[in-house]
Amino acid sequence: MPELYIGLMSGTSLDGIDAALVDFQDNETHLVEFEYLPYSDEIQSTIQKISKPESLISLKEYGAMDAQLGRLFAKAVNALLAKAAIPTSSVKAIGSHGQTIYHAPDIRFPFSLQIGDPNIIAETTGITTVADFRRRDIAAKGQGAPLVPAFHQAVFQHPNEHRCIVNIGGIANITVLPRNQSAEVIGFDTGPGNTLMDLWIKLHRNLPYDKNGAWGKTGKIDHDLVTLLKQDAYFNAAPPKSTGKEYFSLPWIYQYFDAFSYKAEDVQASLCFLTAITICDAVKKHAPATERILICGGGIHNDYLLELIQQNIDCPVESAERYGIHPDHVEAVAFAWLARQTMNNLPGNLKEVTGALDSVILGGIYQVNKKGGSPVAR
Ligand SMILES: Nc1ncnc2c1ncn2[C@@H]1O[C@H](COP(=O)(O)OP(=O)(O)OP(=O)(O)O)[C@@H](O)[C@H]1O
Ligand SMILES: CC(=O)N[C@H]1[C@@H]2OC[C@@H](O2)[C@@H](O)[C@@H]1O[C@H](C)C(=O)O
Repeated sequence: MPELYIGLMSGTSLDGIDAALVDFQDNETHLVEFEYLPYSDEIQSTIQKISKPESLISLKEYGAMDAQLGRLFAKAVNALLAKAAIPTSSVKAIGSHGQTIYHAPDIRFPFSLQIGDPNIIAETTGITTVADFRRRDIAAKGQGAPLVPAFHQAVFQHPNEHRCIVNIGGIANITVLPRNQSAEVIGFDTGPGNTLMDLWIKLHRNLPYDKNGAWGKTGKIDHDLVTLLKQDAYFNAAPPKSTGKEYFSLPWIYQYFDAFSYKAEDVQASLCFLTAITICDAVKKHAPATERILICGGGIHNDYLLELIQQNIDCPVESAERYGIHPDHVEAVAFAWLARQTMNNLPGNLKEVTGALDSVILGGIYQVNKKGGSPVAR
């Protein structure tokens, strides 16, 4: 019998909502349908405004965005179900990551904040919703991120091949999967994924990203500049570690060099190289035995970035698609999987990855009373 879950992911790139309908029958992971709902320019700029470290937005604006995103997530679910022609009642639960607006795992009172009210998702869709995955791990003294390594382990680990999964979203993170299934999994955020490149091309060409890396490729990499940027303490810190766009931002670039005294395309090429080399250095340092790298996340579409990664690593670098899941779908499928873990009373974090004291059951469950009447939230 099918065992259907929905995963909702809206990542740090702020491009929109990924919704995946996944069947876990017989413990397999099978993507049934996928839907993407882009954010409007208005939503994008409000989220950007709320997420700024120095943001002084009103509580009213914050609360309204939480509610508006809850509705948008529900809309994505309903569009997904209509596309798949599957009734609501067939879906066991939704796993909603929410929109990260601030991630601060290393301050005195650590927190990670994702918004998009799950009460609204449950009420509007009529499907039990699991949300707020990161804060339980932080409560257990973990980083709250990355959470996807447990899923990577479940679907990509191979007994005859030491693999490393590299997700290149706004931020990049790796999961090291040794052949030995009982060996410890390593995983952490390596630093910027597409975020610095996206910010730079937005500033100079008013484009959301450098399509296929074409603009960056016209520039010349400044290796001295990359060496300078690589000295940032984040790259040299030992895991567990996680980061966000609050840290890797335009001010981060400006603190290191006078960016406007360089040719804009040379800076783009250098930021692309920085992204590639910090990923490769992380793999070489923490997973020297890696035999194959599988790439997921939007960075797969940046040909120049992929070229630079392949040039700086000895093993084959391939798309996750050849190994079962399209790179653009991996994170949404992972949140369907994490919701299933929670619904089955199983932990979702890998404590060796996040640094939590224990494996914990992640998220809050917003239940729906299937017999009708009001859903019960807890
Ligand atoms: N054709 C393309 N060429 C170059 N880059 C692309 C292309 N398509 C997508 N991207 C990059 O992928 C990004 C989106 O990636 P993705 O959806 O994996 O990020 P995310 O899930 O929002 O981030 P995170 O994993 O950090 O939460 C875009 O912002 C862009 O930089
Ligand atoms: C706080 C937050 O939203 N972190 C994201 C971000 O995007 C990539 C990287 O930084 C990763 O740590 C995480 O996302 C994935 C889904 C994770 O938790 O594994």
